[in-house]
Amino acid sequence: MWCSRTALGRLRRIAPCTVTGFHRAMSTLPKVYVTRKVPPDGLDILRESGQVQFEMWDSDEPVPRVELLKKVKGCDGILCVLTEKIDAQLLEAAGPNLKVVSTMSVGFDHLSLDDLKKRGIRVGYTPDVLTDCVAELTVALLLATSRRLIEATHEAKTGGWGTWRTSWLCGHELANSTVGILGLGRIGVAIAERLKPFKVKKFIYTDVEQRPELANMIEAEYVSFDDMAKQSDFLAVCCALTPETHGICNWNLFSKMKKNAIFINTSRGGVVNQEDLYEALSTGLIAGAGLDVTTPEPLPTHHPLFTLKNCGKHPHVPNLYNFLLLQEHKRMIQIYLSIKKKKHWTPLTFIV
Ligand SMILES: O=C(O)C(=O)CO
Repeated sequence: MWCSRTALGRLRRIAPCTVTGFHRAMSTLPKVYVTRKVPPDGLDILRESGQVQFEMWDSDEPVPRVELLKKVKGCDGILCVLTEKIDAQLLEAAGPNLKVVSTMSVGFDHLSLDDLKKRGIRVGYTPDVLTDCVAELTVALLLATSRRLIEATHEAKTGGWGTWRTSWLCGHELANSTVGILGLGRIGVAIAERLKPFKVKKFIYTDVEQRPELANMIEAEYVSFDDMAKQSDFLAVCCALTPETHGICNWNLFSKMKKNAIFINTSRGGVVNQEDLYEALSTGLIAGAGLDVTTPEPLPTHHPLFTLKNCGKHPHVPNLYNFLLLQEHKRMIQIYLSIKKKKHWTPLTFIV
């Protein structure tokens, strides 16, 4: 059901509400389809704005594609999350009213930017909302993997803990290590800032181009892709998933890495060739991997990666906490602003 509490209130003041009158007034308001249950505060802003009517897929599970294609028909705005593919088919289904798409995510590989651009649809996203959370999670995965915490807990629980042994489950040390960052942005910097107190010797990074401003913040050296592979004791993948980065972490990378190297991916599963990673981990080409993201998600429980002791898997935890709410509220406000005053684009985080 499409709702706007304020519109209903206003209408009641003007004329004791008839269902038809209400519907007529409602039908003039821009429609926003919200593809997933969002925090109640965010919805209140939509409700109380009186400037849009919205409908929400009120579930923690993704809206089925067929339903989504029906629901977006005639919408002015779509607020989506990363499970919804916003592609040519969906834009066609939405029709010519659609003016703005806003995704509650930092990654935007689920949006077909070319198709959105072609249709002049503005796109908002929520960068920055999870920089600290992802950095913390990356450090947690890195330590859990390098210090073999999951394995060690399993051994302790299942009787593997015999006597004290000199190098049993020792893992790998961050002190004096070289940490490589693949794709230096806000998150890469935040990871390095957190790792520095662990006495890392050197930060290196590679990217499509040098990023001196960010690199200076963490005294990171720009190196080629191959040099990053060869030098890193720990490698954190922080790049966006694009056609250029798709499958970039493959045999070519793993075969150049050190035997003691730890590979951590908290960006997108698509940047990794998982067959190659499995091979690299199972043959001892690299020491371990910690993955928050995989292809597909969820990773089927029978996937070979789950059989490996040296591969920590984490179920792409959203990492979107309080700060997200603030950002997301702004995003929703942007939706009405952009729909109402066609020329006024709040320059916060529009992608196209
Ligand atoms: O916002 C994103 O892109 C995420 O991956 C959240 O987990």
